[in-house]
Amino acid sequence: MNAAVPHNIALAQGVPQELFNPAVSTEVRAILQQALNGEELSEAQGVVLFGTEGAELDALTATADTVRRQRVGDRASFVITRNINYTNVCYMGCKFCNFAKRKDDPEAEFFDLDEIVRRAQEAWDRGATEVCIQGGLHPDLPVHFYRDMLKAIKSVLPGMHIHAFSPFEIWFGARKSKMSYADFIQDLMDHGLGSMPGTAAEILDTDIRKQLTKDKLSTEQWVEIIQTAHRLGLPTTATIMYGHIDGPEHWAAHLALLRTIQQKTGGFTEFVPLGFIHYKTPLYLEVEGVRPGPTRHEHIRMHAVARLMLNGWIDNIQASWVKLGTELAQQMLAAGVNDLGGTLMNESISRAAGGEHGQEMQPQELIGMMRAMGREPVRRNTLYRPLEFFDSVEPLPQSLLAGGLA
Ligand SMILES: C[S@@+](CC[C@H](N)C(=O)[O-])C[C@H]1O[C@@H](n2cnc3c(N)ncnc32)[C@H](O)[C@@H]1O
Ligand SMILES: Nc1c(NC[C@H](O)[C@H](O)[C@H](O)CO)[nH]c(=O)[nH]c1=O
Ligand SMILES: N[C@@H](Cc1ccc(O)cc1)C(=O)O
Ligand code: SF4
Repeated sequence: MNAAVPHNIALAQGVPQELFNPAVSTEVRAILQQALNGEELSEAQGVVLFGTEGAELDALTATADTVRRQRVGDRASFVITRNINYTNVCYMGCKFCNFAKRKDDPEAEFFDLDEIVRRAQEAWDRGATEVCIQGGLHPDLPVHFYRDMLKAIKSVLPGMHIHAFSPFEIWFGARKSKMSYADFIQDLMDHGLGSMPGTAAEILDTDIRKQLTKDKLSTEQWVEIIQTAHRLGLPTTATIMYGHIDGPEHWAAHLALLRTIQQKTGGFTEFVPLGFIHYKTPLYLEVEGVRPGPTRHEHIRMHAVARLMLNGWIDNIQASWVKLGTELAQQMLAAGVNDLGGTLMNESISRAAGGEHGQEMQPQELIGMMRAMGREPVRRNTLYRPLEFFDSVEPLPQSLLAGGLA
């Protein structure tokens, strides 16, 4: 048969031409075809895709881009949000984390309720619809501090969405207050918690977790807390922190586990790959053989394979500009990504680890990155409801052109 024929048929059916490069193996082509047909990929197939290079990596990327378009179209989204990291005091000793400080460290921080409300108000005045609140597991934290933060913010800003408390903070708060996970989460929901970050996931593998930290929340506990939140009607995000002592098998298993949870609960709003920032971390500096974060190709493969393995289950794949930097985050929009996350306003976690991509992104910068990739920018809320579209001929609204924080 004439080589041009399958090529044209393929194009007509929306199959990217990169799949027909003779350098792409039959195995990889078959997996990508399966993904394009909307069929579920197995963990083993995920591992194969994590091993792609050259023409096969191009085929993977093009397929993820096509599946993204099939599933969510050409809009790309962001949210105006502010990170409030209310304390960095933490004794859990995760080796990958340089954010945590001892109480007597000169850099130790603890924001009181007034400061937390002041930051939320300032964010609201600058157009934020969300605050993202996470902190260290401070041993002296008052038992009801989590609830008090919610009450304090909600009493002043009832319309602000509060995206807060990782499963590790929930574990800690529930234990301190001697409540079950369900009762603790329900109480926070009753006081205004709108959703939870799916951080503390790191790599959902017992062996890897043992090496990353003394006694971080187990995989089973992470899953239990997330499923409890979903059962109570509280949405969460989902994350992975990759590029240290982990590998393709762990990544594929992690994605398959997130998919299984989503099939049961439907509670995940997005998936965010968080590349390990290595520079100042004990993990990188003290443990032999730890990798200096993911390579460029590993970043591309993570976002693309996530789009394919989670297809039909988690629609929003976010690129983190804090972890990736502007250029790479923008490129991810061509590798399965449809969201660039938040404007953030403050960022402490990556910065403490030596990350150098800044603390804040202006809406017009995110919009520019999306337009450069031929995408239609949309400002969303935490739960992905579109809030604002940006017509390229109209000037941006004044609210989005506000200057930096004083
Ligand atoms: C710093 S903790 C704050 C919430 C809470 N203490 C916890 O551990 O869940 C939030 C997340 O930041 C991420 N993180 C910490 N250090 C990092 C690093 N060096 N590079 C990339 N992500 C990191 C981890 O995924 C972690 O779960
Ligand atoms: N990727 C990172 C995020 N992403 C979360 C978003 O900003 C937002 O809160 C979420 O999409 C819910 O609307 N936040 C960080 O602080 N650091 C990141 O690396
Ligand atoms: N705060 C996390 C990132 C994050 C926050 C909230 C989310 O819902 C997801 C991811 C970090 O900087 O590593
Ligand atoms: S990742 Fe969270 S729990 Fe672990 S040391 Fe850092 S702040 Fe503490």
